Amino acid sequence: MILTSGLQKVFCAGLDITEFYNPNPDRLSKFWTTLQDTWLSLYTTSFPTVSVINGHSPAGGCLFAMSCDYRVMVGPNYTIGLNETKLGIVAPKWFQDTMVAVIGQRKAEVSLTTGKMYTTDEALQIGLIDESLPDANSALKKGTQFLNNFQKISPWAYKMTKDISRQPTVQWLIDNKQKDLDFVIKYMQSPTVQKNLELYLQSLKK
Ligand SMILES: CCCCC/C=C\C/C=C\C/C=C/C(=O)SCCNC(=O)CCNC(=O)[C@H](O)C(C)(C)COP(=O)(O)OP(=O)(O)OC[C@H]1O[C@@H](n2cnc3c(N)ncnc32)[C@H](O)[C@@H]1OP(=O)(O)O
Repeated sequence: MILTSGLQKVFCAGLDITEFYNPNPDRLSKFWTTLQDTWLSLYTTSFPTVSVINGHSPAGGCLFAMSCDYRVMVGPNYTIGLNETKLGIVAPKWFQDTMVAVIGQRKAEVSLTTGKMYTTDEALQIGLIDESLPDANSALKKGTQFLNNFQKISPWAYKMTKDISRQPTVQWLIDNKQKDLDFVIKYMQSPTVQKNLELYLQSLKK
């Protein structure tokens, strides 16, 4: 499966920040549970996945890209990263662990604490993406070539290998789903977080 965007310059703008601003707890609960379930499904697919990152990919966008098996990004003008600290919020543990699995503890810590958005070249350098291509068509071709590798791999061997590799992060969320949800609902009602989100949303307006 190839995960890509139909938009011109945005792969995924991340989670809808308006869902966190002045949240209705019931609605936020459904929103967050859907996100948890979507991520669990994507991170544990029984088939190979590639993200063809054909535009900017902040926060939740970066999470979805990182959750695929391989990342091909169109360069050089787009950016990717977990920028939550720039919003004055914290990337949840499973977001952070997904990044650690891709780029390693040290690089992830720097990336997460600074909320850095990496250009395509920078992302390639730190291993956040696997390949950089100049346009969307060649990126799609590269992504397809990667998937073709699996024609010669046993689906069972593929799935078992991926499960072993991703199990700790997946299991943590399965075991802590309700705790994670309760925390997010409480956290998003904090006046400090609300102020930070208000300022960030204002900064996005043109
Ligand atoms: C200890 C444990 C801690 C637990 C912590 C608990 C919770 C943490 C929870 C969540 C983690 C958060 C994850 C996220 O994904 S947050 C979202 C992060 N996304 C961003 O920062 C993206 C911001 N947007 C941009 O940078 C740009 O819009 C863009 C994607 C680069 C595209 O640029 P472009 O110029 O094409 O678009 P515009 O800027 O014109 O935007 C159009 C329009 O959309 C609004 N908008 C953009 N992104 C978002 C968004 N993610 N959510 C809501 N709204 C968005 C923007 O304001 C514009 O609105 P307008 O009304 O002016 O049209």
